[in-house]
Amino acid sequence: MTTRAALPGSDRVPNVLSIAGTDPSGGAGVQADLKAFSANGAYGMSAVTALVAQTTTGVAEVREVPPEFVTAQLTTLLDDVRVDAVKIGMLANAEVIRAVVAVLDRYAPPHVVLDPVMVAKSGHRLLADEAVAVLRDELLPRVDLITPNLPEAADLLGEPEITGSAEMAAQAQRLADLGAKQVLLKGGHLRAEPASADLFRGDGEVRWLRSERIDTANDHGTGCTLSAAIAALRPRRSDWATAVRDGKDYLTGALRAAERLDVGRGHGPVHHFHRWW
Ligand SMILES: Nc1ncnc2c1ncn2[C@@H]1O[C@H](COP(=O)(O)OP(=O)(O)O)[C@@H](O)[C@H]1O
Ligand SMILES: Cc1ncc(COP(=O)(O)O)c(N)n1
Repeated sequence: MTTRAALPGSDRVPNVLSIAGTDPSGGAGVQADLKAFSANGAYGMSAVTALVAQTTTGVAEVREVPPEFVTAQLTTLLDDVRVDAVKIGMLANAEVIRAVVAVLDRYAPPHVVLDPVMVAKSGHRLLADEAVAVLRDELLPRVDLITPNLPEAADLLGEPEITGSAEMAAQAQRLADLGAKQVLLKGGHLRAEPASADLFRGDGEVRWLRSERIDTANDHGTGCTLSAAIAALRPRRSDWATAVRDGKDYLTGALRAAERLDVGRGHGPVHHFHRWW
């Protein structure tokens, strides 16, 4: 086993792991994560939690991977490869969450980002209802950054969904009170607001990340892309605030570049373009 650390400024390529479900149409889940890792200069790896028959028009069917096989994928990988950052997406159920928690406890990988995926844009549940409490109580305190959208934040807190950006700072504080070390609260669901603004709450700081709202139907996998880009960038950035800002810029560019795609008839994917990281 190697002990070399991935330092900011080093030209060694970071090894970044996605723990997530699949999307055969390539817009969300593991497929999106691997593209975002590559595009942001990381070496991408993945462990699959669920096989999802989905496309731009929605989710048809889900086959959950047995938790012991999620463990097998992760321990086999982590016994061989040094991992510099982890992005966690769809976890499907409480048993898979507990399998991932046990692996995090055993290997203590650095820079863990949790996108608490609960419901697909099409409305299909990707996390069992009863697993939300397990995610909140057992996984959330163990990760470095959580990136909920507004419905997910409301579910984690057991409160109604907020309807304006003025309430986002107080809600991010309540998520921090649950044990989240850093929070990126995504405001994409506030369609009435002119800009697409997310709130970052780090160690003693709160900052807004604003971007123009792009007029596009290609918003499938935006959350996956953002959290994966942040995980890919974090080993090369000196702090979370910088990685989050650069990840958001990457997503905005990928949303803009989506106008050149022609993929499916529903909510299309974003376009991952390689850039100088
Ligand atoms: N039309 C858009 N233009 C610019 N940014 C967007 C647009 N739609 C979503 N985003 C950004 O994409 C990210 C994820 O969006 P959001 O819808 O909040 O989460 P999720 O994809 O997890 O449901 C956020 O950073 C949000 O601000
Ligand atoms: C495997 C997987 N993970 C996450 C999402 C959420 O993405 P979106 O909210 O854009 O549907 C998804 N549809 N599928």
